[in-house]
Amino acid sequence: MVDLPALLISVSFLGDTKPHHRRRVLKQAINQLPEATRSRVYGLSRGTAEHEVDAVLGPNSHTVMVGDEEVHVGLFTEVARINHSCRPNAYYRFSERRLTMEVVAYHAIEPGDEITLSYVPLETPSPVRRQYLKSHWGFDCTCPLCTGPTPDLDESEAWRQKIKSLRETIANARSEGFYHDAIVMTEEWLMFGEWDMQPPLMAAYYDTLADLYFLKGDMVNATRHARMAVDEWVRLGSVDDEGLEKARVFLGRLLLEASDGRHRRG
Ligand SMILES: C[S@@+](CC[C@H](N)C(=O)[O-])C[C@H]1O[C@@H](n2cnc3c(N)ncnc32)[C@H](O)[C@@H]1O
Repeated sequence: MVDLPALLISVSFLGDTKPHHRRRVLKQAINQLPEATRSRVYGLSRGTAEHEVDAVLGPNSHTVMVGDEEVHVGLFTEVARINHSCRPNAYYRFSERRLTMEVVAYHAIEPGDEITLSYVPLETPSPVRRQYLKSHWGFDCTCPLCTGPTPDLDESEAWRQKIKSLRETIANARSEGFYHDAIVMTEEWLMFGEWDMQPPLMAAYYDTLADLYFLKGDMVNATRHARMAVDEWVRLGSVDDEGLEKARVFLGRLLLEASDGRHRRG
């Protein structure tokens, strides 16, 4: 699913402008939208905020980067209809080149199943998650995981911790030169991911393995995984995906090194 922004507002405008002026400008911007978009925007009004603009933007907007680390607040009226779940079946990403918000499924979603996103990074522990959802989004989470049996939540928390520490250990092993151990743990990371929620993005998984095999000096496996990473990023399909760009550059470098090696030997 791809959604266009109804509004894209620079955070410096929001921070530097007096509240009454900010609300007036934003209301003007909303009122100038085409009628169908305008009514979708006003239809998003939630909560008890005194001012209509705040009731629309507060619980519905997303932070996105435009330009060099320029923080913006975007209002995407379709994405704004998607609820949070602590065990989501999709994630979102912003395409700066197209100025669109894309919702991508982690795995096949059955007809009739609700599409859900996580409004917080997946590894965030439960108390921090709840606190963030309350303070930033103004709600107490009632997703199936939070309202389901306690052992399920406990198991999920253990999973999050395990993945977090596994990632940290992989990074440490890499920086200390234990590439083989890092490769074994990366494979474990994939197994854990599949066990609980959704696998880590396969593209990121292949990227990690390509990098580790390269550092280990195993060019065959490095190139094989770098190719798989590029294919996966392409399959995930974003024109300005940083991951795709990086994976292509890395594969190019590996191919160049392989061909230099052949020339030197020949
Ligand atoms: C971006 S909107 C999501 C769509 C909204 N439910 C709708 O019908 O348009 C965010 C609001 O949805 C509600 N919401 C989303 N996820 C929730 C969850 N897991 N538990 C409770 N409320 C949730 C909260 O009221 C929150 O402020």
